[in-house]
Parts: sequence; structure tokens; C-alpha cells
Amino acid sequence: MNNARILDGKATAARIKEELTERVSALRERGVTPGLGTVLVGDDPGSHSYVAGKHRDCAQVGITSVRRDLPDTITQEELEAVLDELNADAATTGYIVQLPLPAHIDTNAILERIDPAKDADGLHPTNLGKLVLNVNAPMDSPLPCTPHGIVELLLRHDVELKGLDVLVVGRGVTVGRPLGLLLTRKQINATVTLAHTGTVDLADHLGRADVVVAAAGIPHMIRADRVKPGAIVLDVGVSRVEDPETGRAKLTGDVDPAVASVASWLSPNPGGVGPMTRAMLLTNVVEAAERSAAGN
Ligand SMILES: Nc1nc(=O)c2c([nH]1)NC[C@@H]1CN(c3ccc(C(=O)N[C@@H](CCC(=O)O)C(=O)O)cc3)C=[N+]21
Repeated sequence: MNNARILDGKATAARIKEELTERVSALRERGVTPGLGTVLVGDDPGSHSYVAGKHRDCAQVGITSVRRDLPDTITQEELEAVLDELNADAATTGYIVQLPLPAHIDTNAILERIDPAKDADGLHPTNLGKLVLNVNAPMDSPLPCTPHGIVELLLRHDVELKGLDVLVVGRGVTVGRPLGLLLTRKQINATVTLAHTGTVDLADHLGRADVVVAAAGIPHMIRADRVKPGAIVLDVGVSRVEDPETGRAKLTGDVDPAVASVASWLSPNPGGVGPMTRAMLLTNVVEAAERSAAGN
């Protein structure tokens, strides 16, 4: 039954963290200590657990980290003042604002307030703009963590996307949209279809795709009977769904587990793209510190 090979994000992220540990110690020898800040608004348990994971990762590779946990009653002005502090704080070489933010906060204005040189998520308009303009040659500017993690996961399993038809399901700013830009770069040369809630016949697109990246946040929306046999499938979406047996919330991906019997490669969820996203966040922090150590 189970014939898909596994795109093992957990093991790959562990290797990347080992590589980063050496780069961090080289930086420390030169007197530069990379430091990550996280800004978390509100008390969503999922967001709390992701942020806790990011701080554990930092400790593992030698990056210092500080948390700014803020109440969901915070105003736009107060939140912007926190970002101004982090922008001015020399010990914070990079930081992220955990998304989503409460509805009363203007998210785009917040992303724009981040110093682009400290943008560990690669979501500042200047950095996203560099991706659109294709001016971020390796290491010039941070890439969005999840799309970068997806590309790195495939690369490190020697999966070549040149000429393949990739269906990205989901047009979100953190995954689908920037992923389309990355996959259509000359170095990768895939052909990308970006599907979304307005797509008329998703089943038709699914049946033709060589690669499916599911980033819609709809539990098990990608079913085995719709996927082309031999397709490469990446499960990016996460939802918390109540387990009928235990009554407890459980992480559920966008891909039905039965897809393992038709796909050639499958990134599991958990254990696939999630750990890679975190590894790319660390990479962005280390690269920003390396750029500042080099004086640019
Ligand atoms: N500004 C911002 N940047 C983000 O990168 C960001 C965000 N906001 N908001 C929420 C999403 C979600 N996200 C995940 C990261 C890692 C895992 C991850 O490591 N998951 C583990 C399981 C973790 C667990 O069990 O809780 C896995 O897939 O194996 C999941 C989800 C980052 N996001």
C-alpha cells in the first residue's frame, strides 16, 4: 500500500540546524551573537506552541532569543512602538511577528514597520518585492520561511522540479503566493498553477499536476482518488481538528493519509514542512547576522 517515499522534514531540519550551529559559533568567535525576537499577540494555544518551538530551536543552535508576549487588547500604536523598540535593539538581529494578528490590527502596516534588515520571516514588502524582482541572489535578502523550506526539502532529497507542472493550492501571503515566485525562478523552472477558493474545477487541475503543494488549511482536502499516480505531494496546511475518539484537538494536514499509496514522494504533516519552516527562520537570522558582520 504505502509506496510514497517520505520527504523527511524533521531529519532534514535537524541537519540544517547542525550546519547553522557551526555558522553561529563562527559568528560568535567574531564577536557577533545572532538574536531572535518573537512578537506574539493574544493567547491562541497553537501560536503559543509554534513560538515555543522557535525559542527551543534557537537555544539548540546558539542563537539568543527574546519573547514579547502581548495582550490581544493591544492597540496598533502600542504594537508599532514594540516593533520600534526591537528595530532599535542591537541584541535583536532578527525578529518575527507571529501571524495571524487580531482583526483590529492592520497586519500590512505592521509588516511594513519591521526593519527589512531584521525581517526574519521575509515578509516585509521590500523583501517580498526583491523576490518579485528576482534580485535576491542567494543570501542578499531573507526569503519567506515556508516556501524556502519547501524548496530546500525537495532539493535535499534530490527531487528535481524542472519542467514539472506544480499545483499550489492556496494563495496566502506566507505560503502560496511567494512559493509560486520561487518555483518559477530559472534555477527551479517549474510551471506553476496557483489554485484558490475561486478555482472552478480543482479536481481537473489535481488530476494533471506532477506536484501538489497543499496550503489551504482545509483538513484532508487532497484525496487519493484525485491525485495523479506518481505525483509528488507536499502537505503544508495545518488545522486543529477534534479527535472523535479522545475529544482532544489534533493537528490535521490538508492531505488525506491515503495519498501515500498513490504519490511517489510525500511530505508528512507533522514532520514535513513545519520543521523546515522553523529551520529557514533560523537560517534567515544567521544570514542577517552574517551580512551585518560583513558590514552590509
Ligand atoms: N509570522 C509568522 N511566521 C510563521 O512562520 C508562521 C506564522 N506567523 N503563523 C503560523 C504559521 C504556522 N507555522 C508553523 C511552523 C512550524 C510548525 C511545526 O514545526 N510543526 C511541527 C509540529 C509542531 C506541533 O506539534 O505543535 C511539524 O509539522 O512537525 C508548524 C507551523 C509558522 N507560521
